[in-house]
Amino acid sequence: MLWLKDVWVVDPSQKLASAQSVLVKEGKILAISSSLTDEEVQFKVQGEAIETIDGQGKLLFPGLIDVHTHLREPGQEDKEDILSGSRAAVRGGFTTILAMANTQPVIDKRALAEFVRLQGERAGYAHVLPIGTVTKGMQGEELVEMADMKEGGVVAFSDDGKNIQNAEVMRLALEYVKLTGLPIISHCEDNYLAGDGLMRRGRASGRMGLKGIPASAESVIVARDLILTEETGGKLHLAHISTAESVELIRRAKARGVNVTAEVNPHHLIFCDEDIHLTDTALKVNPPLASQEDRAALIEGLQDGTIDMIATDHAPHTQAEKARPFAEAPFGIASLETALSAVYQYLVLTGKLSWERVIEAWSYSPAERFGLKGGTLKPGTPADMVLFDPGYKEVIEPSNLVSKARNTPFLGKTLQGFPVMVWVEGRLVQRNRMLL
Ligand SMILES: NC(=O)N[C@@H](CC(=O)O)C(=O)O
Ligand SMILES: [Zn+2]
Repeated sequence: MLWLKDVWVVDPSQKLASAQSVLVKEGKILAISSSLTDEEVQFKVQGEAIETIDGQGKLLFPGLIDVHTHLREPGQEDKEDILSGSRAAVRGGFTTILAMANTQPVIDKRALAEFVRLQGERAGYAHVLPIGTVTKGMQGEELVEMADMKEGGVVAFSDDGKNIQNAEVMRLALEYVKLTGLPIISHCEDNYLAGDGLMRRGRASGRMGLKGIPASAESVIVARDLILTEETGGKLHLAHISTAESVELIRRAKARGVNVTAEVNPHHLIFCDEDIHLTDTALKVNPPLASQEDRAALIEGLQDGTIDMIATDHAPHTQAEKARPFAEAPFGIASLETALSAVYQYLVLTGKLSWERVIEAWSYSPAERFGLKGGTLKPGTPADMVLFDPGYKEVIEPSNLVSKARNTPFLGKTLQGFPVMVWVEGRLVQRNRMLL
């Protein structure tokens, strides 16, 4: 039995943002109340031993659910694997992560999905839920056996990392996915418009002389997928939305009742193309960082609910790969361990986003959309929870990262505000920043 006393609970699923006492028993939330007395607790536990934690000055919220993480297993374990990635997750405040399917081989069969799920269970940190590809071999041509893969545990389908260029294949995918009730996650990028661009086309790319990717490379596919979703009645989730134009398209589609949700990555909320330097590949990411105006539109879209979720797009790469010249280094930012702190520091502390909205967009909304457990601290639900210390400071350096990857723009910097205790189904997996 665990008793968290006088902690500031942020739980948008219950419209809570206030001081509470929380009782946890046998892996589940037993009670949550602003007025639990010692006598009442004694009565509830009936002689059982109680571990009491003083939560004063800290926040408690449902464990975050990240719908976009690249764990690289099977096949590229030098970048990350399911154990290292799920350890990084609980250090960063995530109790559930969805593993992207662009591994080697790609997750296009039931047995491969089962492998990812079992490796996650074996690791025993965050819940690891597999995403299956939409097409066989992620070749964008032939659909996978969706119903069979759902049996194997996939919670969504995505060819993320690549866009499905053939609109008829995308239309069929949205049609067939209805039989499973699961969403298709779209990586919106027109290959011809994107070409071999390296960053967003605009003032900054012009100044640096780097080949640009126009904003339209994203938005023409956003528009296409919204039209196909409306036509088929399928279920669509848009990954890493990065431009003002995409936000406006989604806003209009939602007003018409299209079954769509969208996510934004912390790096698109915090950085913009002006922050990129040729000598540092840490901010080379796909979709590329956009303009300041785009960033403002993304924050506004997240605030008003046009964008439903925050997701990391944790994309680990080796140091050797990221040490290559800007033009040759792979796209991607590793962010599981820094994302929440960065969002807290750059967006919550500066008044751009409220804690309530951040937690809703990173726990409750993903749980609702993907039909997952968690995202709430309602009595009776699994105790996936995070105790967050807003004053805790940490230098981001290799010696304290548990991810295998170092490709973060925060390396060498100090961030403030970190999870100091994390529970998965009532089991403490991280205490004082150390994994258990
Ligand atoms: N975001 C990235 O820059 N890279 C991702 C792919 C993706 O999410 O599209 C990766 O797998 O490395
Ligand atoms: Zn992608």
